[in-house]
Amino acid sequence: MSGVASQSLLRVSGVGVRLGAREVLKDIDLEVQADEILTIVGPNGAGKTTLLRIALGLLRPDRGEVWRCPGLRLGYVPQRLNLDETFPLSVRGFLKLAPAGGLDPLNELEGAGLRHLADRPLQKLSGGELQRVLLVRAQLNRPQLLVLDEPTQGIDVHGQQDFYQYLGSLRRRLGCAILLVSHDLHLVMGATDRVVCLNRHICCTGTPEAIARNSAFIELFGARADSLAIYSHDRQHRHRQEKTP
Ligand SMILES: Nc1ncnc2c1ncn2[C@@H]1O[C@H](COP(=O)(O)OP(=O)(O)OP(=O)(O)O)[C@@H](O)[C@H]1O
Repeated sequence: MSGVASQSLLRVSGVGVRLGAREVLKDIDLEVQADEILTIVGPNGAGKTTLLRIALGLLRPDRGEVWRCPGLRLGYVPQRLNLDETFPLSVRGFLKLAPAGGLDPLNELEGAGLRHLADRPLQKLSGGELQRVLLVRAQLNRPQLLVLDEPTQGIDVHGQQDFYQYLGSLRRRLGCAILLVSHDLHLVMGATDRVVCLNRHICCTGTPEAIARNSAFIELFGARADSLAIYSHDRQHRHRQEKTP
């Protein structure tokens, strides 16, 4: 692992995973740089969650290596949270269970516009509310790398747009990198720096503009990818106009 750039937070090299009889991931190389937003896209069962779990150190790969910057502070919003229906826990109580890291849970809840949920039982939150509370919790230790697994599930379409805009401000406020899994191809393309297209192996990786035109991506996502190529074209034009004084 020589030559690791000082800006690198995480590096996955030559990783392979079998779960049961299935080869879930093969020959995966992935690097996350400080301050970048990196999005993993891919079909159901492509191994996206498995790759996040390996990056986080929750699952050991059968082959390859995972390097994390020593002392790296991580925040994680999982795809699912199994809540015990019989164990009463308020949002406030849940946030207080998070590892201490300098940020005040109620201040952060307030900052996210969720103060009204503080005394609600966690089990009674809607899917979208729960996702937003989980995101608040993941920020409390001032993570250098925030890992989000399908963070907009349960959030309505307008909320999803707001969420992807919010990611940029979150990155600036925390000074962190963000690694996320998303199925919202259109929305995420405007918010991410790089995209990794995964289908058990890495099919392609690059900027949103490059990915939208990549043949492997188009093959994987079909018509959805075609419309993205048009979107990406528009987006590039908008950027050029924005730079013109
Ligand atoms: N513990 C396990 N034992 C056996 N197979 C597993 C296990 N966990 C996951 N798998 C399988 O590994 C494959 C990859 O699962 P993973 O959850 O990483 O996919 P994903 O890309 O996140 O999918 P989705 O978009 O549906 O959430 C799937 O086929 C899944 O059924």
